[in-house]
Amino acid sequence: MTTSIDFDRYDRVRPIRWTGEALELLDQRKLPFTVEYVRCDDSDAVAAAIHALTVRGAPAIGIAAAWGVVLAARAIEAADGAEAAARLDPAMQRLNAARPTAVNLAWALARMRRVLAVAGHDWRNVLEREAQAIADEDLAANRRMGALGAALIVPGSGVLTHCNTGSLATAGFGTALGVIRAGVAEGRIDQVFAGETRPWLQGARLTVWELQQDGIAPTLIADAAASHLMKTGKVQWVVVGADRICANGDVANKIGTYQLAIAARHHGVKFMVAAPSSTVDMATASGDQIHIEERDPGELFGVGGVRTAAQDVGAWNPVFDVTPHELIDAIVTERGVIERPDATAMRAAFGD
Ligand SMILES: CSC[C@H]1O[C@H](OP(=O)(O)O)[C@H](O)[C@@H]1O
Repeated sequence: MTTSIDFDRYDRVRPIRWTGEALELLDQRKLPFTVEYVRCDDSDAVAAAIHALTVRGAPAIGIAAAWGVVLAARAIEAADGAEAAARLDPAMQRLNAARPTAVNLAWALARMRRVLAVAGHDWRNVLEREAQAIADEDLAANRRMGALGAALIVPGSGVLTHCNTGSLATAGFGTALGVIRAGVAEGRIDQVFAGETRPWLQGARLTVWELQQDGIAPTLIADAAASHLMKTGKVQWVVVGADRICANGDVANKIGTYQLAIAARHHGVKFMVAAPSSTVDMATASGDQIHIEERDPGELFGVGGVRTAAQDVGAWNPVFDVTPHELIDAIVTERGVIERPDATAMRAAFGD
């Protein structure tokens, strides 16, 4: 069944462009109707772009932060990497504070600190090479995950996905959307359903747009329709991404993922999480310990600048939730597939 996937066909969308002098970010707040890049000339502009969701998606914000460190390095002088690390720390702290839930942000910054610690006088070049390596490795990981995840999907399947986990959220190809792209390319997936993913509409605005670039015609559903869809039997897998995978296999992901997992288990639909190993956080024992980002309640009051909620209403806007590992059938990373994830399986795959 394996066919060669035309990966380049899927990588036309590049949310992050390093020009050699600045970082250009595809403004995801304006998609799909406006394709516009924002130029960041310093690390604080990158931190602001991450917080504002100009760039978003767990792997993508890690990659953007790594380039943010490269930009911060332009503003300092240092004899070696250790001195540079000390001078860069305030900027790296501000990058790290941009968003709390996706571990990829802290993971990328920690990786930049590690190479600085042993870098000599050419520490600037070391930083730039490391930022590029983080992006290149993410793209390779996504392509590998795509093949591994697709292989789990029986031909003729319907798949439901949530939020956006494609090229817009990564260095390219995507995580869950990479599994879906590979599954469609291999003739395993007959129909793709995309949840709109309120309140920010990553599904309706970004995933639908991305799949249309590939010539894949998704079916958009309201988030509220997901359980009813699963009851019809048209979906065999729910395939989602992740922002942080804990040591026991609990997964933080876009708000709404948890209820998809509950409905999937009730209806006998399989539940797959696809994420690179940079999303695995073995230092966090379980999902109860994850900081769930809460964003401006105003994100719930309207869409595209048009108010839809009645005036003077309060709102609560957590933008992630935690799916317990017991509700997950498979976690797919570039290192392999963990079926029925738990602490033992995670330790075997990732060590302590
Ligand atoms: C491969 S992206 C992972 C993850 O990031 C998204 O969150 P956001 O759009 O708020 O950055 C969503 O949770 C995706 O599943």
